[in-house]
Amino acid sequence: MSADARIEAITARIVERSKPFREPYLDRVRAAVSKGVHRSVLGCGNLAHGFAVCSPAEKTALAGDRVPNLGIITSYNDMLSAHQPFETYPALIRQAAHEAGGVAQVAGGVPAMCDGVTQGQPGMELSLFSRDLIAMAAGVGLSHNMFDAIVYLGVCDKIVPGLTIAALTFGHLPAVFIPAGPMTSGLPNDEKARVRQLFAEGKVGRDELLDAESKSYHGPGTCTFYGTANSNQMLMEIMGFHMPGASFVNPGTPLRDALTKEASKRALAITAQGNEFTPAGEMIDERSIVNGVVGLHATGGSTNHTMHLIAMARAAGIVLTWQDISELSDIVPLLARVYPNGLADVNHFHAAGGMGFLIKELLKAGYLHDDVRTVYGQGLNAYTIEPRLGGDGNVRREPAPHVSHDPKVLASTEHPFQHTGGLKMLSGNLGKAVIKTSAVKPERHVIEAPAKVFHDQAELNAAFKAGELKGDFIAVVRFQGPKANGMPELHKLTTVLGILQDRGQTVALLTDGRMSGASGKVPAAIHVTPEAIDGGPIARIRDGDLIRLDAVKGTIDVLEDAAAFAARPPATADLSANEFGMGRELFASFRAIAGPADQGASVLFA
Ligand SMILES: O=C(O)[C@H](O)[C@@H](O)[C@H](O)[C@H](O)COP(=O)(O)O
Ligand code: SF4
Repeated sequence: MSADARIEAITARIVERSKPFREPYLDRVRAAVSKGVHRSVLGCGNLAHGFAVCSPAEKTALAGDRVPNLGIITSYNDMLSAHQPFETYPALIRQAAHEAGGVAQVAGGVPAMCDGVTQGQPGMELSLFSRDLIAMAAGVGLSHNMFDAIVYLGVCDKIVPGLTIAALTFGHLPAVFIPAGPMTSGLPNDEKARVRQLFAEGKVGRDELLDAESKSYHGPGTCTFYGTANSNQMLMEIMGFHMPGASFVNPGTPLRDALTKEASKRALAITAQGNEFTPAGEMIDERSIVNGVVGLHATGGSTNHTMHLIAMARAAGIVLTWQDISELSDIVPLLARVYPNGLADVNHFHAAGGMGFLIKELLKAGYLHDDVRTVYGQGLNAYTIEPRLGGDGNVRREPAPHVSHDPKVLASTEHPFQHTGGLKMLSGNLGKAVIKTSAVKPERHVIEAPAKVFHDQAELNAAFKAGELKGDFIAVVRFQGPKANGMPELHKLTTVLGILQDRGQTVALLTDGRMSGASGKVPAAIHVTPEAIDGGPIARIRDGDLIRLDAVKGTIDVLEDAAAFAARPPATADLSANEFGMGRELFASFRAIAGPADQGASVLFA
């Protein structure tokens, strides 16, 4: 079934716009594919180093070019609860490869930052740049050129985008993404947020706050809110990089292990040595990317993907723009209510029918391209399933339910939660911006209020503690863009602005920085481009200026005299404290060359 004519038209526009990049990219992929089994070009010395630690049987196998070798790129560390389960995955993958008559080797590791650990801390200023660093680090592992397919072990915010950029850069190789699954449900996310607000108001102490936080984030697996990490899982499934049903099965379960082994065997089955060769750079095309954007809108996914998905697409020569994302938002309905877009968590989403039901609904209504390639084969219809553990210990798949098991969490396209998607683009005399409307009450979609200007989130929090944030206002937090200080998430502002909003004040945020995918209830126009340090009009805003944020019309404007505003000298900021400490001195070159947010805020693509 073809997609809705409007979606087909947007896809065709992306295809046309991408040609100057996509055609040379595909030429490079096909040239690399034409070289056959890549390790056959290695000299004996290279090969001997490459399989020095393998068993004699594996050495014999790898000395030839018939037995496929599976590379593993892992982002294991103990800092991310979502990545800690990967510690044991390589052994499981090697066993699966052996059972499938192949070999598996860890090609390399990549760094992984937990944005929860660095939220509000100096380390957060490395977070966005770590995405491109992860792509580069994966490239180092893959450059050993020993492999016929790759499995990528990653879940969280910048890691899956970085690994996807690497997988598409090495697009001549098949790529299967293997997740570890969500943490089991703990203290509900809205209760955690309530205790945070009580702490910020001095109504509970640090012990009570730490107790609540620890009951929310309590074990292995991805945090259960629908932030960037879980948006990544949705994307990997709807774009065909996951095995069907892999996204939201909890870690440490037999089904999780069965999915990991199955993914490893599937990766070995889609190499050039087999008869279902599926190089990632051919598998992912403009339709796959549009399917990803559709999934983002239908689930109220993370605002960070208005940058990451653009950078991911660009790695395959596909040029995606905010305008494409915005127009798709006007077409695609919101079908999921998962925190911060609701009270449920991803475990409830999965139990309600999860990705299988979501994809079935979107395909049925023509919002997705079905005629796409995936690691599982041809067509997205294969993903309209629910995963189960078979009696033999393998994965069994049942058709996804025709009706949501919980319509309050997962809606049908006939009765969506919103008739438009969760992400809206804004433009006006302050530049361009992004807003996540799915988590903001409709009565707060249009805000007109005077500006209160800050150059740092700590300044705003200090003003709150001093009782200075009275009345209605739009907080302008600037010099937070990629070139200024690495574009940190300003998610700590959610608590304070949420308190003021709950007290009845009309508040909003306008920033060239970004928010967490877990941010939500306060209207926030983020990713303002051009950023303040790049001469953006945001640098000319002064306290008291009237600003209008209109998420219905898609506008962001300062309502001051245009000539007088343009004549103002732009403000400057002392960013010397952001150049050193916690490794920031290592990323000066990244700040210098980072591209604008509306082009993915990347250091990799001109
Ligand atoms: O984009 C995201 O989803 C966030 O980066 C998320 O991964 C981050 O960890 C939040 O900070 C978690 O929320 P709390 O900080 O509220 O725990
Ligand atoms: S979802 Fe965020 S807080 Fe949770 S493990 Fe991943 S990066 Fe850390």
